[in-house]
Amino acid sequence: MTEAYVALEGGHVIEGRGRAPGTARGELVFTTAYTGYEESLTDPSYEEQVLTFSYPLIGNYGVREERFEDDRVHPRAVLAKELTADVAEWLESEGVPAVDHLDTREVVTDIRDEGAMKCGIAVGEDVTEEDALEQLEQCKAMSEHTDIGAQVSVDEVEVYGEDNNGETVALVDCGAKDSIVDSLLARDAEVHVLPYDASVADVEAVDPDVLFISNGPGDPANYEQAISLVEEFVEDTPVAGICLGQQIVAEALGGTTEKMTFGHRGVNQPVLDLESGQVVMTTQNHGYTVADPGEHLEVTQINVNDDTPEGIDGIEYDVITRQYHPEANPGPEDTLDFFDSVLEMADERATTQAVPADD
Ligand SMILES: NC(=O)CC[C@H](N)C(=O)O
Repeated sequence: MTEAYVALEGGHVIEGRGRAPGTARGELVFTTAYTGYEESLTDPSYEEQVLTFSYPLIGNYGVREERFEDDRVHPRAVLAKELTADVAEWLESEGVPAVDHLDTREVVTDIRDEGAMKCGIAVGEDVTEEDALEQLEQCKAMSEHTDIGAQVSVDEVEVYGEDNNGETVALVDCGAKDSIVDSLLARDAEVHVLPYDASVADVEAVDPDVLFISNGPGDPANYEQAISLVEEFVEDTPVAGICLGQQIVAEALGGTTEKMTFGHRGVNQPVLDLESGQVVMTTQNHGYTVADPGEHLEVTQINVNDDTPEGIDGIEYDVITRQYHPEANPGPEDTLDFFDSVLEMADERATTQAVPADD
């Protein structure tokens, strides 16, 4: 049988069954999602992380490309109690090491107690504990991946929905999930996907009705260019953001972000809307949070479990952001109306700013 070792920060090594060979290192996190493994594994926000599934059986409805959120698997390695052959073969074909038959309850408890941590993985015929420990030794902290956007963003501008009649969106791609673009296109928007380090001139060339900052991996403080775009455009252009996007908007407008102990990853995170009193179920994947929104932003939605900000509005600016994933892939679909709100905000601004025609 293929050997498999997982070395946790601090040096504790766990043994499992190898399902896809290779060595890897990354920040060890867990998701409680019991469905949507294809969406999670192709979510660019998992770049440089090792994903543990706390749900015990992963892969029981196969692997289908139409459910992918990007064209490759992003976690550096995958841990589960039991992976089906479909998923194990997919991960092997992607060169992503996978381990099962390990006690994921132990792994999750460690992460919950100690926080997201560095780890090293070695899977193969002749690998040893030492190989996993060597990977651990080389593992960087997430905040040290200072240019992580380059690993997940488009290289050049991509335009979708050119025949659509709706608002023009400049989507800054810090690792955007495909279903964010799809959600905008489904509402008749023209979407210009810009590199994560797009310049002011790149955005001006689009002349967007809304500047939209996507989700993405790593520490929001490292996305300096996207932060400066928000600072530059917020007075004249509506701004929206999802997940990393919310964090970048807060960083840009005088707020602060901080790393959480182990974050929120799952598909049933409850969120309270402070104005309506309504609770919705949400999909989440983040390890950072807005600590202080600053004086230009107000928190409109909070996580029911720990009160962290889940929705933010601008006080004097047209800004609306979400910490969770309103595009709902995988579901639940309680929060799709976020995209309607963003496009309404863009439309209102476009209408009020329209220059009246000369008589
Ligand atoms: N899904 C995301 O956009 C994640 C944002 C950020 N990388 C975090 O972990 O908090």
